[in-house]
Amino acid sequence: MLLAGKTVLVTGASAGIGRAVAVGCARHGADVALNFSRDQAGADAAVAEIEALGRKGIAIQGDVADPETAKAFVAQATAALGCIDVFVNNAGICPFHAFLDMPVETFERTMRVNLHGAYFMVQAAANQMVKQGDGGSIIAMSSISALVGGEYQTHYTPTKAGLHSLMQSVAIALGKHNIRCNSLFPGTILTDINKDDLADVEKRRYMESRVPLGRLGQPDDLVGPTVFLASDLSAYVTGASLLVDGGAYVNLQ
Ligand SMILES: NC(=O)C1=CN([C@@H]2O[C@H](COP(=O)(O)OP(=O)(O)OC[C@H]3O[C@@H](n4cnc5c(N)ncnc54)[C@H](OP(=O)(O)O)[C@@H]3O)[C@@H](O)[C@H]2O)C=CC1
Ligand SMILES: C[C@H](O)[C@@H]1OC(=O)[C@H](O)[C@@H]1O
Repeated sequence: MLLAGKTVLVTGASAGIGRAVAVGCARHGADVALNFSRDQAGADAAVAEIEALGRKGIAIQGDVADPETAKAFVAQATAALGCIDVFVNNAGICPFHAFLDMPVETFERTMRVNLHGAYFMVQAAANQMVKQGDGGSIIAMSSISALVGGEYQTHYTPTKAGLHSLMQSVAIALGKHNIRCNSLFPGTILTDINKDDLADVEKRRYMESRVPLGRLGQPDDLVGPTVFLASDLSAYVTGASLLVDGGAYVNLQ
């Protein structure tokens, strides 16, 4: 039980990677608070899975694009679970769209959810960890897209590079408090975020063909890397990033 006795907060945990990570952390012994914005049924189902594992779980609604959500989530989660040991910034959107006619609202919403939201969430979690005085681990669900571009992701990839940069800077700012800050870089993971994009069979086959391990990722593929960064196994790891992409990034030819 690598996370026994720890409390973990996960944003965007009603579906996909966030939900898998929330339940996975509970499987490794943690109590978990999860944030979601719209999918109450998904959030409730995740809490039920966490409770079935014998751990405490709580779902707290809030749009991360609103900076006020951050303080409220951290305060309510701390009141319910007692403290925060691990914070996973996962909530994100990727509304695929071409560059030349990108609607201002799509650009701004993507920035607000993925990057502004992360900034204020990480700040609120860090303040609580500093107050507790016992260190902590902050993990950002960045992306392989922090390193490479996407034709229909010109609004999205900068948020993922920004998240990684945020982790590097807060690793420096929070090191004196023994709060470690790291990024995960998932490749293409099969979730609702890319369901429409990958409904194009040709595109899906092409994406699969780029992965040396021969398959696209599943949300559960992020559990082990998250548990590692959350646990004391990574006590001397901060400011780092870990690709979880089946080898896609290094596959030039
Ligand atoms: N899938 C992939 O290939 C990859 C994903 N990632 C990143 O992983 C993270 C999770 O993505 P994934 O699981 O695929 O996506 P999903 O669409 O499956 O899940 C997204 C989650 O984020 C929540 N969410 C969305 N907007 C908000 C908001 N404004 N406030 C709070 N919660 C919100 C959703 O909850 P609700 O519906 O309740 O709003 C949902 O729980 C994202 O940051 C994404 O960029 C990175 C690399 C690859
Ligand atoms: C949503 C995409 O499938 C996914 O998002 C990422 O961050 C990856 O780079 C993939 O493009």
